[in-house]
Amino acid sequence: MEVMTHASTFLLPPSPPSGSNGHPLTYALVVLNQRLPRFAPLLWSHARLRVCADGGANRIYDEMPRLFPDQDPLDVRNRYKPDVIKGDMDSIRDDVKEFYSNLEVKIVDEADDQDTTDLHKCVAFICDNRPTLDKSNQLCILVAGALGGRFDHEVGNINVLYRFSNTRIVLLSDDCLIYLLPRTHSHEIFVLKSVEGPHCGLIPAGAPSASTTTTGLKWNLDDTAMSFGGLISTSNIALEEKITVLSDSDLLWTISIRHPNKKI
Ligand SMILES: Nc1ncnc2c1ncn2[C@@H]1O[C@H](COP(=O)(O)OP(=O)(O)OP(=O)(O)O)[C@@H](O)[C@H]1O
Ligand SMILES: Cc1ncc(C[n+]2csc(CCO)c2C)c(N)n1
Repeated sequence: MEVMTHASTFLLPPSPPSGSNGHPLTYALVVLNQRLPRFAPLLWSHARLRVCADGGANRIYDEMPRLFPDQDPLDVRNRYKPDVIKGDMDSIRDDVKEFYSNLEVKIVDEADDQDTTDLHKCVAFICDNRPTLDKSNQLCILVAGALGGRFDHEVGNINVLYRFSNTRIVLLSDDCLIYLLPRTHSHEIFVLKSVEGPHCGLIPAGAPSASTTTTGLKWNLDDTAMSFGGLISTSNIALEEKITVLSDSDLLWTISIRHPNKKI
């Protein structure tokens, strides 16, 4: 079985290409209609394509200038200009729409589709435009503001991980990140201790697992069954720099993101 490796390098400042990086990723960013995480500018700087999901455009317009209080808000808005705004357009404000259309941002109204979420629409758009991104690199979609807030939205955001299970997608909030570990691969997760951990979890959200085996955790699983209503792994601790996971079921991996001023 092929090994899939994972590392949250998007939480570190961008570094010049070293040549030794085995499988570099090309990042795209989706900004949702939730308070921007404090590291939104960092995610933005990693991304080659920046897409706002409907009211996510209000967040960039309103909140990016607040993250740079010493700078002219107009300069900040011109600098953090999305490539695309997409959704059913029931949340973007008129003034925000006008501001970005004057900057010639592509605005795609899909109000006709009331069966998929704005995040789904944005991820589908990015996947359709994958060929125009770097062809030699694998695509990884970062989603800012995906957790916390309304529970139906949170679950809808998690469902997008399953709907697009062949694409790397990372859901982020200020406090944690989540991605899917497809059962088609064994997984090696490299924990970047300066920015993430130690709290972590492995969740059999889509279907129970009859057998999951891990290494590197405080409470490892050894050919263990997991299911909702039975055992799921929450409040686990990442002990090693490398965590390995092998499962007969798709699992969600989640790990805490460190706050600069907090003890853990
Ligand atoms: N409270 C929230 N919690 C988590 N995610 C949210 C929340 N509010 C919005 N989102 C995310 O931001 C996207 C855009 O939300 P927006 O408020 O612009 O439109 P919406 O009409 O509420 O969402 P949708 O059209 O997808 O049902 C949503 O698709 C969802 O992914
Ligand atoms: C069973 C079912 N439940 C809810 C919706 C409504 N819905 C789902 S996604 C979405 C957002 C569109 O931007 C809306 C309104 C539906 N269509 N089907």
